[in-house]
Formats: sequence, C-alpha cells, structure tokens
Amino acid sequence: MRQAWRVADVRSAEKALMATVPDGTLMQRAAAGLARRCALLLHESGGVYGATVVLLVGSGDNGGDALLAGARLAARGARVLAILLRPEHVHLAGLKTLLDAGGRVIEELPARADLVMDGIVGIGATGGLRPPAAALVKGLPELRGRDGARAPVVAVDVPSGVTVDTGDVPGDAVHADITVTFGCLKPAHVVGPAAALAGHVELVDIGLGATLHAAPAVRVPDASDIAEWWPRPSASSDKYSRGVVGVATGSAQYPGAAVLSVTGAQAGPAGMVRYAGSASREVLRKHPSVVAAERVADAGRVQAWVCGSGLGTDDDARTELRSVLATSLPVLLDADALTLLVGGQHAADLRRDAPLVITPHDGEFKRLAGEAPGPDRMAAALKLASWINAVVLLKGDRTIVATPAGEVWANPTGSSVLATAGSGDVLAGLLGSLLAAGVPAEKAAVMAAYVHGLAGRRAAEDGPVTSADVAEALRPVLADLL
Ligand SMILES: NC(=O)C1=CN([C@@H]2O[C@H](COP(=O)(O)OP(=O)(O)OC[C@H]3O[C@@H](n4cnc5c(N)ncnc54)[C@H](OP(=O)(O)O)[C@@H]3O)[C@@H](O)[C@H]2O)[C@@H](O)CC1
Ligand SMILES: Nc1ncnc2c1ncn2[C@@H]1O[C@H](COP(=O)(O)OP(=O)(O)O)[C@@H](O)[C@H]1O
Repeated sequence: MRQAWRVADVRSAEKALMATVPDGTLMQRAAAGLARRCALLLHESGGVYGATVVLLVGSGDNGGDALLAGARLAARGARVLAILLRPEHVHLAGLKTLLDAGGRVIEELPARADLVMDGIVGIGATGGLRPPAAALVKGLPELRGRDGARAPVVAVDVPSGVTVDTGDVPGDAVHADITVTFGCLKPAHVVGPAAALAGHVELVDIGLGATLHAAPAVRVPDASDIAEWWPRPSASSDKYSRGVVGVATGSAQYPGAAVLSVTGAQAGPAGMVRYAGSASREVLRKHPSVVAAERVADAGRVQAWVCGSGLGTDDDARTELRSVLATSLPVLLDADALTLLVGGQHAADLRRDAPLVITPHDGEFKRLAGEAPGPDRMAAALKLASWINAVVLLKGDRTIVATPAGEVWANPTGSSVLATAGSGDVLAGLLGSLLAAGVPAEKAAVMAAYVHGLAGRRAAEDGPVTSADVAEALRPVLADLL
C-alpha cells in the first residue's frame, strides 16, 4: 500500500526534520536522488557526458532542487542549460553551484535537448501555471535529443501546473515521463488528472518518515493488499458459509445489465449468486448455477444485495429497492437505484445500520449530491460519504473510495477502456460478492475497483473492449493475483 500526504502535513514534517539537520541537507538529499534518476535516464540515450540537459527553474526551492541536481550532472560532463523564469527570485545558492560546475543560463528553449528537468514549481504552487511558464511548457513536446527521440521530462517533486492537494489540473501543465518526489507521495501523484501527468513516480528518501506523523490524505492499494484481503474458501467452507450474494438488477428492457452484474458477482468470492428480477431467462442461460426469483422478497437468504444496474425507475423498481434497503444486510446501490434515491422518497430508508456502498459516476454523483464532484474529487466524495453515511466509490480514471469515517483510497489500475457501456454493472456485481463474503464495505470497494481495472487492461490486450470482455477477464486476472 502506498500513501500520500497533504502539503500542510509535508511542510510541518519538513520543518521538524530541518530543525535536526544542518542547513541545506534536505535539498542536497533531494538533489542527489534527482540527479541519480536523471543520470539513469540519460544512460538510455548515450550517457551523461555530452548530454544536453535543460532546467526549467522557478522562483522557489523546487527550482533550487533542479539547479543543484543540474550542477551534479554538469560535474559529470553534461551540458546543463538553465532557463530562469524569474531571475530576480532564483535560488541563489543553487544558481551559484550550477554556474561553478560549468552550467549556463539561457533565455529560451534550445534547439535540442536530451532531458528536461521541470523545476518550475513544486508544493508551493498556487493556481495554474503563469503565462511565461505555460508558454515554455507548450514547447516541450517538440524538443528532440541526440538520438532523435522526444526529450524525456523529469518533474521535480510534482509536475508543474497541477494542484498538489487535489490532483486537479486547472490549465497548462507539464506532462512528465518521470516525477521524482521527496519524502512522501502527495495526492497529485495518485488522484485526478494530475496523476496521469506525473508519469512514473519515484520516491527519494530524505528522512521525512521520522517526522511525518499526520494521517495520510489518500491511500493506494497494491496487488499484495488485494491478495492478502481476498477471502479464500477453507476445507470446511460450504456455499453458504462463503456468502450468498443477491443481485437485483436488469429488467425486461435491460436484461444485459443483469447478465453483466451476475457475471461480475460470479467471479467474486461468494459461494452462490441469487438473482431477483425479470431477466432470469437471460441470466440462467449464461449462468446455470444461479438461483433465480422474480422479486427480492422471494429470493431467499442472502448476505448482501446489489441493486440498480438496468433496474429501471418504475414502481416495480422502487419496490425492489425498498425491499433491499429494508434488510439489515450490506447493500450496494448503483445506476437506477441511485436515480431512484434522488427523488428523496428513499432518504429515510438510507438511515440504516448495515453497510451501504454507492458507486456513482459523475452524473449520478451530481444528481445525488446536488453538485458535480468538481476539482477536488476526494473532498467531494468524502462529503457525500459523510452525508449519507455510506462508502462512496466515485468512478473515474482514478476511481476514489471515500468512507464516512474520513478515509480515502485511490485506485491505481484504472484504464480508459473501462469507459464502455455496462462495465459499471460488472464492477457492482463483483463488489457485491465481496460484501456477501464478509469483506468490510470500504475494502470491498477498493478491491473490486482494483481487480475491475486490471480486468479492463487484460481485456484490452486482445483488442477493443466491451463490458462482457471485462467480465470475462476477471477470472484470469484473479488467477494471477491470488
Ligand atoms: N518538502 C520537503 O521536505 C522538501 C522540499 N523540497 C523542495 O522544495 C519545494 C517547495 O519549495 P517552495 O516552498 O519554495 O515552493 P515552490 O513550489 O518551489 O515555489 C513556490 C514559488 O513559485 C512561485 N509560484 C507559485 N505558484 C506559481 C505558479 N502557479 N506558476 C508559476 N510560479 C508560481 C511563487 O513565487 P513568486 O514567483 O510568486 O515569487 C512561489 O513562492 C518542493 O516542491 C521540493 O521540490 C526539497 O528541496 C527538500 C525537501
Ligand atoms: N476515462 C476513464 N478512465 C478510466 N476508467 C473509466 C473512465 N471512464 C469510466 N471509467 C470506468 O468505467 C466504469 C464505467 O461505469 P459506469 O459509468 O457505471 O458504466 P455503465 O453504467 O455503462 O456500466 C467505471 O468503473 C469507471 O471507473
């Protein structure tokens, strides 16, 4: 599991650490790690000696890091050229070190470069990039190196132009190949559109762990977490003890939603899937092991319900939703169930003690919360989670899971191939199966998003992806993971 901290917490930890080490120590540690990573990258295109390295240098310590790292590369024979965005505010010690090592200051992007270091702005950034910086950044994709390839961009701490605490990207921003960050990850490395701009993120240890005691702003699961948390049957398990998931999805009009959500549920750890709804024929044709009924009330015992995808919004659908919410079981609501909630008729039902998970996309979120998630998706998801006392899985490229207790997770496995009709139904089924198997709601949401994302990637290996392909890919992905 990785974790990311907010700027204010990073600042306090940095301050506490600085009080224990000589002046400049942290910047030197940062610069050493940064230079090391840049040197490795330069080796791919012919080595450090003779390489042209361009530094984009802003007015804070982020620019200072770039200057100090540039000096180390200059000392190893690189031709290091620094563009100072505000020469009157440059990090003076850093500039002197660079010049002493043989680096030079230039006014605009050169004709060729083998590596660009983005030290325009780091965790001290406010607002979008200012026009001079934005203009520079626009020219980066054109830069070619000695091997004719596009010059790789290494961002110092964060790609400039992103909002560090939220992962929002309000305007022009650097698109990095690698981001070398210091001490700990920040939210922009793992959530929102900023995460995609950070490229491969590498963490340089500067000793911050000793003073960083605040709770992380966001956690990111990895494969070993999912494998550790995934329920496995034991020798004494039977189909009931593994959990029975009830799936109340689909309708005569949308039978496919039922098939997709049941396929998602079948891939999960529960021992049995019960289907309640009017698409039993289609469900049973695909999954003979499913036990089907017309209504939730007649479905028999289950340990968790999935309700919503393709259910419709008529009176029958309303009845089914009410039946599901009236149980004392964990419930996952998606799609039409969320639309039905918005009318307010079910607000009272929502005050339930048993766990509730909702899985809105942005449109559903807006209808539920009364406003779009906006630029701070973590804060938006947290607010809704606390308001309705549910785990909120806010879908997107970096799907977010937020809990009423104030914890946030970001899913790292998303893939835009998942943006295909019905893939959310598959996710809902899988998540429901985890709930039925007794996994706590927060973990179930994190695990389902992770595996669903991997399934999208796996399916894409064979060409264009439909949601049925995502559902089919769940089992091979789990076979690799577990
Ligand atoms: N944390 C740690 O442990 C360590 C941190 N370290 C490093 O320090 C970095 C933080 O340095 P920092 O505090 O000096 O802030 P930083 O981001 O360089 O610049 C802020 C200045 O930029 C400007 N500016 C603001 N917004 C802007 C915009 N949108 N577009 C353009 N310009 C903008 C504004 O200055 P102005 O131009 O207004 O005078 C503002 O004052 C951190 O990211 C890491 O690299 C490591 O060295 C060691 C350990
Ligand atoms: N651009 C994107 N990048 C990555 N994942 C995406 C993107 N757009 C959507 N997704 C994912 O695709 C799925 C779509 O779900 P949803 O919108 O409910 O579709 P449907 O209702 O058709 O099943 C979600 O898991 C979401 O996180």
